[in-house]
Amino acid sequence: MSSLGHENNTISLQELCKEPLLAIPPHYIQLDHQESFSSPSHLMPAIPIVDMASMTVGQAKDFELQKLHSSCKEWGVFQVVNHGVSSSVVEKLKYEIEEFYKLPLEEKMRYKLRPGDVEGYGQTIANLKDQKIDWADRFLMVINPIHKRNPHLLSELPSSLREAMEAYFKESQKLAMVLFKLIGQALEIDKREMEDMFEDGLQLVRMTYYPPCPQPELVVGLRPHSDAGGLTILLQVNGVQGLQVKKNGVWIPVNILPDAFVVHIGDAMEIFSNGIYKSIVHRATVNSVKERISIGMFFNPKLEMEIGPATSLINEKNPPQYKRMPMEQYVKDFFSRKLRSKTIVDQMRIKGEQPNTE
Ligand SMILES: O=C(O)CCC(=O)C(=O)O
Ligand SMILES: [Fe+2]
Repeated sequence: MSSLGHENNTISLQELCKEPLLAIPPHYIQLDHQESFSSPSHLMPAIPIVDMASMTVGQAKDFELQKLHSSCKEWGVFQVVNHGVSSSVVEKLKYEIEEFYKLPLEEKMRYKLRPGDVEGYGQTIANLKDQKIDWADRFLMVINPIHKRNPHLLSELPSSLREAMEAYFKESQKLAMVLFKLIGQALEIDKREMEDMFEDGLQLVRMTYYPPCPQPELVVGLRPHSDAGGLTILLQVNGVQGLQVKKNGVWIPVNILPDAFVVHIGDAMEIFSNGIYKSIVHRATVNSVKERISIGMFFNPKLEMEIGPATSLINEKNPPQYKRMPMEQYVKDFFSRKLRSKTIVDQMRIKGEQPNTE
């Protein structure tokens, strides 16, 4: 293993950054994503906040449900507060994740991403000459269905981290199911149809570690993309901001509240809602002095389902705006194109529809 964090062709950027960097290596320089801001960040609109405590009864519920609906329609992203996920579970997970990244490289490389795989830690490099790499180490794992879990990842993690993750998975799964149910109510989708699609679906977790970068304006933490699935619940671990969402062509920094999660509408939800909701394009920027860590939980349709507009939304007046595709195929297509902005959803849009202008 070289001192640069390489092992075969898996890279740990965190390790590379431990050595003084004289210059940013050229394959990390991505200037094409650096469109400038059109106005100072304090003049930018803020993404909506949905309060789950108001979702229980009466008029407050109607109001908050309407707010959820308009957030999903107009933004495709919101922060959720009073979400019911216990703060001790969240704090324990944050602590354990930070400890994980402090482990020696050899320990982390036990879980390394292997060529051709999508699950595991780090970044695989096919060809350094042509490949642009984001300024981050990722660690992606399947968590549901349980029989699809990779036997070398979650179950082999240090037990305190594994337990913290399992506790967090359980609670965030509950939150996701409540959100799916509320979204179903807001869209007036048949309850059974919503459950058949998303309950106990394919679920993934991605922990992303963004080392500080001495010239953050030259690199991209995570390049612009929309999440492919139904809903994403994003937890920011150590208080360092960096998420930006693209609305009406402008990048808006998201100031994530300390006890909130960010929820993204993904492409599969855009399709299922027949375009009433739109997935949101977002990216992560990096900090010049501080590392940043986030944990995304991705809630997708069940693998055995077919992705397409909900049949309870389709009638003569509302024809389908998207094609249908087996979920297995959709997942394959997604991973073969890596993280790209709305490629699959654009392909599935039935001709004649206006493409989303981000
Ligand atoms: O780190 C972030 O804030 C964004 C992460 C993200 O977009 C993702 O994991 O898909
Ligand atoms: Fe994302």
